[in-house]
Amino acid sequence: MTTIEAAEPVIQLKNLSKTYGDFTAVDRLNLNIYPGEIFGLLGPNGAGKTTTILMMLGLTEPAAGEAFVCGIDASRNPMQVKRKVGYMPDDVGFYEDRSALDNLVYTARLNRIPEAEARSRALLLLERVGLAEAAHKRTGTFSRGMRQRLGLADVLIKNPQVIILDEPTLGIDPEGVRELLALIRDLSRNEGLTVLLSSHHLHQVQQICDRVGLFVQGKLIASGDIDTLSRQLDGAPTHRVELDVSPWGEPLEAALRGVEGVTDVRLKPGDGLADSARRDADSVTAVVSGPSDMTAELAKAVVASGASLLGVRPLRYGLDDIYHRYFEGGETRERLG
Ligand SMILES: Nc1ncnc2c1ncn2[C@@H]1O[C@H](COP(=O)(O)OP(=O)(O)OP(=O)(O)O)[C@@H](O)[C@H]1O
Repeated sequence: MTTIEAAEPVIQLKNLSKTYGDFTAVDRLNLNIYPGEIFGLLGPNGAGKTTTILMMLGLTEPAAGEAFVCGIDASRNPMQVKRKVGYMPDDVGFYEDRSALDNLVYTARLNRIPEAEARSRALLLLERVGLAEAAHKRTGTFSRGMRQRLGLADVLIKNPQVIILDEPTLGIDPEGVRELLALIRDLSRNEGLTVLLSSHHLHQVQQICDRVGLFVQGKLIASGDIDTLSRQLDGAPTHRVELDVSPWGEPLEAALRGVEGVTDVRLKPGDGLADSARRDADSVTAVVSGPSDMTAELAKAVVASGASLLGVRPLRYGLDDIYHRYFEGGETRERLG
């Protein structure tokens, strides 16, 4: 058990399920999210991410199971949960003809924050999300990125313990995405906020989340940090090494395959040469995969086989590879069977 898991979970889902008629949108979901964590709920469209979030907020009734947020049963006490949680939907709505400041003060009022405090807090938050100069501009003129940053200020105004962000980066340009993610990370690290972020953008999730849950067809098929995920996924290889070698041939290929732990050896595609032509080329790049770092052993094997080693680049498999393997590789259905 890691230190973080020694704490009580902030979000606790127990066998949580949701059905619409015969269709199961969320299927016996069990998940704990701990204080200060940034957790990424990653899955393709229709996986059940939004439905899960709505159950955590007590906005839709589970068919079975329970969702606890800050120890509160969400379906029994949705109002209490609402006080603790800031929820930012994928399309944040504002009063378009009012200023950013007025919108925030309005939200503060709804949350019973005294008028004088509301204004100073709103100004502080506008500064925090980089919108100080736009404080008096009508939100109807805001870009998508500005709206999302204002959305973040809007969920923070009531000083929540948890923020839940549904596809927060949807439709924002790369620079805006970078800024928003940095801001979310900063909030978590400096203010101890627990963040649940739903997304199908694996690169973004990988950048800021401490842990990730892979959600497919209503089921959580794996969860953990990147290393743990890789291990959970049927021993999927987590390491690969690119070796620039010369000459390429069967003895060298056999030597690489003979190294303990190696699960795959292939030539790097993309140089436009057929395999037969590559054998005669000055050097080729071999990509070797396995469950652990085999760089030193592979280098030794190249030299021992009589070939020349011109370059070595150890690489890690990222969430990208895992995502493609499970969401797009056709293995998901088999696995969920
Ligand atoms: N009110 C509803 N009635 C019937 N089916 C629904 C309802 N709400 C959601 N669904 C279905 O439940 C499944 C999960 O939907 P959900 O919106 O939770 O997915 P999601 O992972 O959030 O997807 P997206 O990334 O597209 O928002 C989908 O197949 C959806 O069509």
